[in-house]
Amino acid sequence: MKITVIGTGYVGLVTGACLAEMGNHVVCLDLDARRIASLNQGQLPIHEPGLLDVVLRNARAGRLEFTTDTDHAVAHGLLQFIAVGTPPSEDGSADLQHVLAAARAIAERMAGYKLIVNKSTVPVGTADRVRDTVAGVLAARGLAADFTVVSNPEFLKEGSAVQDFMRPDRVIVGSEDHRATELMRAVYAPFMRNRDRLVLMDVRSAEFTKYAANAMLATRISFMNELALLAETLGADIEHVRTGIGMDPRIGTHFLYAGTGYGGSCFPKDVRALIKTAQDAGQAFHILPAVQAVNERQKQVLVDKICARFGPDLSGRRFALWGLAFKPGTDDMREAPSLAIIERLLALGAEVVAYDPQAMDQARQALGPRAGLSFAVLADAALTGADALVIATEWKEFRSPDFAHLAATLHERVVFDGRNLFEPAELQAAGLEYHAIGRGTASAPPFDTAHAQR
Ligand SMILES: NC(=O)C1=CN([C@@H]2O[C@H](COP(=O)(O)OP(=O)(O)OC[C@H]3O[C@@H](n4cnc5c(N)ncnc54)[C@H](O)[C@@H]3O)[C@@H](O)[C@H]2O)C=CC1
Ligand SMILES: O=C(O)[C@H]1O[C@H](OP(=O)(O)OP(=O)(O)OC[C@H]2O[C@@H](n3ccc(=O)[nH]c3=O)[C@H](O)[C@@H]2O)[C@H](O)[C@@H](O)[C@@H]1O
Repeated sequence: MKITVIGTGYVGLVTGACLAEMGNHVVCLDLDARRIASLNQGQLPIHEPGLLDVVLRNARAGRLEFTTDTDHAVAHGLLQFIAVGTPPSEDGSADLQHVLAAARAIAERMAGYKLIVNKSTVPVGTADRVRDTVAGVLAARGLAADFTVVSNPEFLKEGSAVQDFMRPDRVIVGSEDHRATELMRAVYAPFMRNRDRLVLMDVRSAEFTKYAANAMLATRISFMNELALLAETLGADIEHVRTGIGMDPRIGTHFLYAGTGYGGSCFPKDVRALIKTAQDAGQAFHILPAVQAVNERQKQVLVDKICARFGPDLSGRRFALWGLAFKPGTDDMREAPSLAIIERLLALGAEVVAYDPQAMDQARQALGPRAGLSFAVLADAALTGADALVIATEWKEFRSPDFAHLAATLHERVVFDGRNLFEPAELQAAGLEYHAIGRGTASAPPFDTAHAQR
């Protein structure tokens, strides 16, 4: 099938590459000329495991093309996927300017039938606005061209985006038109040969499903973070509690990890947008503001522990910080909890030497040049001269450090672990002081490492 994808960010690029992998002819359009130039030179603008191979293979096979030429892109695809950003506006609502601009770009050029597939995360009612926008432009052109707008929200996670797209839990299609539904079924059929996971529903429900999913996941995280705080006060260990509740299939094991709060480009903005949607609909949403408030507080928990240990004035103290990206497997720094941690440590007079396997360039851009902040080229190099180690992101390479070496290197022999990566007894045995999230005193001995592993 001939497919156009508008937007080559995390979602557009993965969508385009994976659709090409299934034999479709895909043209990816972006307005960012630098991004398209680097893609045409075989370089990815983002770090996403496995994506480069898929992009290169399909580009070489002539099934995947990158362009800034909107005429060409719109003429190419029977299906036009919109995968542009929907950042938060001042009032928290999703800013639809890029989505509507993409809709206009299609309408200004289309001649025959187009199926417009909205993949961006957008509030309920956006498909109607896209439809009105396209119809308005076509009317002004004096055309009565045929088109349909469907909703197809994306659920991929950064760091495992290719795998998530290739083997989706479910594909949500909001469509009220038979021809569009059949086209969507045909596009997704190769991704679900063993089990049909395409869930068809009306357009508004599909748009709402995306926000419901992200809000539910954010709620689980804040709930666990709040439990972690209480566990600590009570002398319980949230890691044992997590395992204990996660084995109940009604609860499940995923997204129960206490930490330094959720970040990224989506949970914070989508929670905000859903609160605004509810407000606009005249309904107070009681749970989500609490989810947000807990998350904001959680970003401070690790520095609170540092201040409890070293006092509120951290001048003269140096901290090694491992992990900058908002989660492992990505270079994305959008709303990363590490930003809040670094800002506060610097404000309290501390020196921070940070290391991340992928996100250091992005972090430099996000933070700008700052007195007291530097970056180390290796995790080990960040430790030199540090009083303590702070862990903000659970990259795999941080999971098995040489504890004896840490104890010999860190002046104060203290580890502040915002991701609960270790068994406290192991650090204690190496002579390290260990502060984690919600782990109280009931930490040793480890009960069942198979379940305690993430
Ligand atoms: N990042 C993620 O993991 C996920 C994001 N989403 C949603 O997908 C949407 C896209 O997100 P990302 O890929 O992260 O965005 P992004 O910000 O990484 O990329 C968006 C791209 O669209 C381009 N663009 C903007 N307007 C354009 C136009 N009119 N024509 C052509 N290109 C245009 C930009 O230059 C940029 O390269 C958002 O609504 C987001 O909420 C959904 C699931 C996962
Ligand atoms: O709409 C989106 O953009 C995407 O948002 C999230 O994906 P993503 O933001 O890439 O990453 P997650 O793995 O969900 O992590 C989000 C944040 O929650 C934190 N988190 C996650 C899980 C957990 O148990 N605890 C926890 O603190 C992570 O550290 C990270 O900061 C959703 O998981 C995707 O399904 C969705 O498509």
